Amino acid sequence: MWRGPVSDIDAAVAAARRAWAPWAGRALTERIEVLRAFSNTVRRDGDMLADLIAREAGKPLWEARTEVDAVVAKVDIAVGAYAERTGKKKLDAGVGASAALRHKPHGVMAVLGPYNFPAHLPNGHIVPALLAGNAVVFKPSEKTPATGEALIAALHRAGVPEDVAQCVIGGPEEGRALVAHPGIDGVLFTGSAQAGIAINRKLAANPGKIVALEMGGNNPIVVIDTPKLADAAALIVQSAFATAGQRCTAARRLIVVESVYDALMAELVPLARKLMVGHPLGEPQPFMGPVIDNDTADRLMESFVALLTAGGRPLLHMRRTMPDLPFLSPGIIDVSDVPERPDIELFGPLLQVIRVPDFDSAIAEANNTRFGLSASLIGGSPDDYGRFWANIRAGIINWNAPTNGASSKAPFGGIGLSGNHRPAAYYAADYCAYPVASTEMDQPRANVMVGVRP
Ligand SMILES: NC(=O)c1ccc[n+]([C@@H]2O[C@H](COP(=O)([O-])OP(=O)(O)OC[C@H]3O[C@@H](n4cnc5c(N)ncnc54)[C@H](O)[C@@H]3O)[C@@H](O)[C@H]2O)c1
Ligand SMILES: O=CCC[C@H](NC(=O)CCC(=O)O)C(=O)O
Repeated sequence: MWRGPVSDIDAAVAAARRAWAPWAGRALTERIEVLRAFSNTVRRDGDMLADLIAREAGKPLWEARTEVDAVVAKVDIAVGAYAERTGKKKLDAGVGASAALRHKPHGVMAVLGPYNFPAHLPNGHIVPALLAGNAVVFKPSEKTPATGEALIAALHRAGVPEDVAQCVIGGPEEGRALVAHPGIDGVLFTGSAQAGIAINRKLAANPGKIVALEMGGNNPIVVIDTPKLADAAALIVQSAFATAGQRCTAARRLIVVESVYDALMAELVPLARKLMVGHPLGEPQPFMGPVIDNDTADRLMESFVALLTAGGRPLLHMRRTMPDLPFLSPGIIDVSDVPERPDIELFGPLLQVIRVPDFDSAIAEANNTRFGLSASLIGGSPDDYGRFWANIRAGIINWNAPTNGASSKAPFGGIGLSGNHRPAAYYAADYCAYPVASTEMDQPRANVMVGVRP
């Protein structure tokens, strides 16, 4: 039975503390059955959830439907990952002994979610956490609370006990209170590097609490020689402008070798100009909706102007397409002559272009960031890709594919300011349970001891 938002964090954590052990004590098969029922519930009510995501997060309905599909698919993937990466294994312990590796849940996990995938990304923490036997207290983004509540309501309808999965509503202040609460055993966070660093700092004196940080990126897409420039342009547009650029894996920096620069821009700029920006529920469906709110749109416009002022050359002006509403058209700016390019994540439809003389400079420029989430190479030979892969510092490295659209069947995370080496998606199983090694005999049997007088 859904009882609405819990605004009292102390009460939510106390209820979760009482609830997690009985949940962990259930057979794994029972937890799997309940989570499969959740997946079926979301599939059945998918249109409603997609409509809610589209209205609340502003992504077009076609895209919100793909987010719902990812929520549905997560359960089977998590069940497979739990068995493969955690679960139970017998170990070789020699004659007459047996040894086992098993995993236990941590207890109560705080889950903090972002607004850009308000269902799929928190769900990517919540499902593996519940499967492993944890209780979760989930605080969705203050910008997408209704989607967060809907996700938890679907878990309850499927049979997850109310106190095992709870939703608390609030912003950073409530997030900080949850992180600092002595009753939680871990924090599973998806959001900005700034907030992730604050959480890490807060828990630095508590090494016993598990902290998984999935943060942003300043992701490069590098183009070297390719005869397929129209396809390259399409991959760049998808990387930079899908979800109005509000993806952690979005390409922020297009790094282009001199030899293909003019021909590539001749494909890319007209294609980006043709992208439809419009109401998420509008017909025909737009390529992209608004950014999340007016403040965000204002800040992105300010960043665009700041880059222009610093020496950037506009290839496609980013514009507010409707006064007082946060619709932005895609912007492309050549920042090759900007002396000190800021290494920050501009979380919107703004692509910075950097012209370089050759492939070595392209690799150096791609690595010229404190982040390390995703990177793509477009064009080149298998040997070029081998060099790219070997030299690029990022958790996702692709060839002739977008920087975004990562698979839930692979680990998902980055290095540097992008994460803390606890990747999510398939590897979420790892941070939702801890290993326990046991040597086990059916009765006490002393070992032969050296150095004991007869
Ligand atoms: N790596 C990934 O998997 C991934 C996925 C999606 C989004 N992101 C990143 O998320 C950001 C966009 O989302 P956002 O703006 O909602 O992020 P955000 O960091 O502003 O907020 C994320 C969540 O943390 C809470 N929060 C904020 N400050 C906090 C603090 N000091 N302590 C505790 N909780 C706090 C917020 O209320 C929200 O629930 C981008 O930087 C994007 O790259 C990363
Ligand atoms: O905004 C950040 C994530 C976007 C998305 N990544 C995933 O969906 C990872 C897979 C998972 O977590 O299951 C992307 O790369 O577009």
